[in-house]
Amino acid sequence: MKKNQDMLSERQHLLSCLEIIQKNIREYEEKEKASKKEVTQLFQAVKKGEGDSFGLLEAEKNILEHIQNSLRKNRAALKKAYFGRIDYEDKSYGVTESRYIGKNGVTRNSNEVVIVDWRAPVSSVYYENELGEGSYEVPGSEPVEISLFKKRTYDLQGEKLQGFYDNDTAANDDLLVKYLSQHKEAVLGDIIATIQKEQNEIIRTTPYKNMIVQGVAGSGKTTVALHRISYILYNYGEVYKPSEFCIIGSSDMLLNYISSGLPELDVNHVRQMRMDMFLPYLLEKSWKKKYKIVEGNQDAQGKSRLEFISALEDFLKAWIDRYLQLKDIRDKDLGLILSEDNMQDTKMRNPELSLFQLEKLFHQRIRKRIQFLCTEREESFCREKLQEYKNWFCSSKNKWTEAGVYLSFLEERKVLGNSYEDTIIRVGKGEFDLYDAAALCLIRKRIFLKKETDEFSQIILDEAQDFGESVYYVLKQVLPKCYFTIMGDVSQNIRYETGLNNWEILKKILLREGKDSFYLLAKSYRNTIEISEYAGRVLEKASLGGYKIQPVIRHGSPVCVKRGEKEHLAEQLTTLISKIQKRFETIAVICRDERDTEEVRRILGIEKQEGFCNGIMVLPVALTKGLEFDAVVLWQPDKERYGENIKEAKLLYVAITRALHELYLLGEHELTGLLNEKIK
Ligand SMILES: Nc1ncnc2c1ncn2[C@@H]1O[C@H](COP(=O)(O)OP(=O)(O)OP(=O)(O)O)[C@@H](O)[C@H]1O
Repeated sequence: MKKNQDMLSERQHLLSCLEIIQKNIREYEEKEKASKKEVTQLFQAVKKGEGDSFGLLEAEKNILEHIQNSLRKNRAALKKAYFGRIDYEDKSYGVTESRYIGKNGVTRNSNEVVIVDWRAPVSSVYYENELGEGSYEVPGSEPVEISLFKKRTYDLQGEKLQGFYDNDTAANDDLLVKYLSQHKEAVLGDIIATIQKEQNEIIRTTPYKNMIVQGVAGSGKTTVALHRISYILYNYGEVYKPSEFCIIGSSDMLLNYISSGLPELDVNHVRQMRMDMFLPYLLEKSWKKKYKIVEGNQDAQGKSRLEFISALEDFLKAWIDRYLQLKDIRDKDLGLILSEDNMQDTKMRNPELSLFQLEKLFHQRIRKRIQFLCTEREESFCREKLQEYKNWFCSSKNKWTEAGVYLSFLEERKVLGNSYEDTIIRVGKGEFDLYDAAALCLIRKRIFLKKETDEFSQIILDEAQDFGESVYYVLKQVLPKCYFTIMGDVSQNIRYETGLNNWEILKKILLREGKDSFYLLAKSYRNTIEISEYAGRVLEKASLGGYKIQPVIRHGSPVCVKRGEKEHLAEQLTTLISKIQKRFETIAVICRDERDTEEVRRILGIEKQEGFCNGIMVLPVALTKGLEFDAVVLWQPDKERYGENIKEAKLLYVAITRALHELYLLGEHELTGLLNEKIK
């Protein structure tokens, strides 16, 4: 009876909200029309060169953008107005509030909040608080104490209210499972209605800290990272511009997939770069046009380690000392100009300054001291003295380059017994791998840098296990004012020799004690229980039992293993794919390497794909990292292709965990031993 009454009043509430939204849409459409007209007129005025029309045009364009944004939000809200509600008493004011929470905030008459945006501080109550006493954080102010007495989750389909659940868990499991059973379109799903408590904590943590998130495959790392950007831009819009954010990944495929999810979350204009583009970008003009990024060679393993970059640091320290040669600067007429102690002290207190910056600073001091010591002297005498000491430090007059310094370092290492012969040859030809580029960045920072870049403030790194320690060390040094959000899974490190197989060193490099955080995400939202359990067989071997997956309870079909004779395999694959195609939107055939990938593309008559798309994709396993598909066919998962070692186990783990609903294994030989069932 109570439920029926509630349902009735909820339906009425929804109707009244929809009326407000429709009214807003009508009003914004009118405003848009008027603003567009104004823009056109101002544009004509600018063309004629009338008065200050350019300034007015720019201002009107901003207004138009604002109107269009509001229009877009209201139109989206019409499709799904809200997903949750919280009723609570605000302890500070002793008032009772009832708030509906949606993906898009809606207001009446531009100021009365009707639906609260999911990113607003109060919305965190919905994700975090249980019924009873609690509080929520407000950026830059004291937490607000509350007493929560209702938390409701809605199932809205378009403009229809299908039902609601009162709950004291973060998000209703029924709703979560329902959400998870939907088919995947070629866009990262937004999870706003079902964000889990542990994910919410990461999304809403202050932007003024570094964090590392270890999350099993499908635990929402990428999704959480995107929601965090959206949250920060909403709440700290005065501090950060979108262009100060840079998302870094290892492949265009991954970045392309990520960027598809951004506009949905109201995030535009954030930067994205592959790591092998980002490092050259940081080098600015020091990265010469003739330089090329190349794949790592046999030296990459050594170069990816912290010891390598520490040795480079030592080398650069010695280099700086050799060229500075600090000693008392004494003039026969003026006496002591600058003491060695004074300069040593300055150097020690400013470890972030490059050699060139230090020399510039010392020159400024020399100049000031000479002017002071010459107060009583002729002006021409002072000028002569200034001229005499103008080039006391002269490193910047040398024709050094970052690559030249790097070669000197490598030669020295060779002398010390480590041979980097191949790297020396390649660097000589202007060819650098990721780790060489990182080394150049550090050399530039320590020796050549004139001005620190402040282009970026927040760096978000996805699939962080792909890169070695030395890259992180360098990023931290060359971007000292940036905060880092690092998302990864060491069980998915498919660059076994160079990437990260545990987080310990990275924690030391990036996390400041007491300020920064390491988070674990263990629940997997992607795969069905059947697929998760199958992946679990391999995970044991991929992470030596490190991080276990907890699947969300969602059953699907059993994993299907098919074997066939070589000559029938192609036919079997096409039949299988056409069957799956009838039920799913995104399907991947995942192969061990490029050669197999080519073969399968030929069988299915598919061209090479550059970006993530709906339909069938044929990809080598290395390129599927971070992506997901409704159904996956694993091509030839035999022991010849996936040998029984940790490296191959990681690859296979990545491949299996790409499937949301169905997984097929198709090949001519016996399955690799990595897929053997666990001995209980
Ligand atoms: N709270 C949630 N509610 C509903 N779906 C979720 C939730 N969290 C994650 N998902 C879904 O789980 C899937 C996996 O998310 P995502 O790709 O972000 O995981 P990941 O940890 O980056 O995975 P991988 O390491 O394999 O790349 C996505 O379809 C995402 O929408």
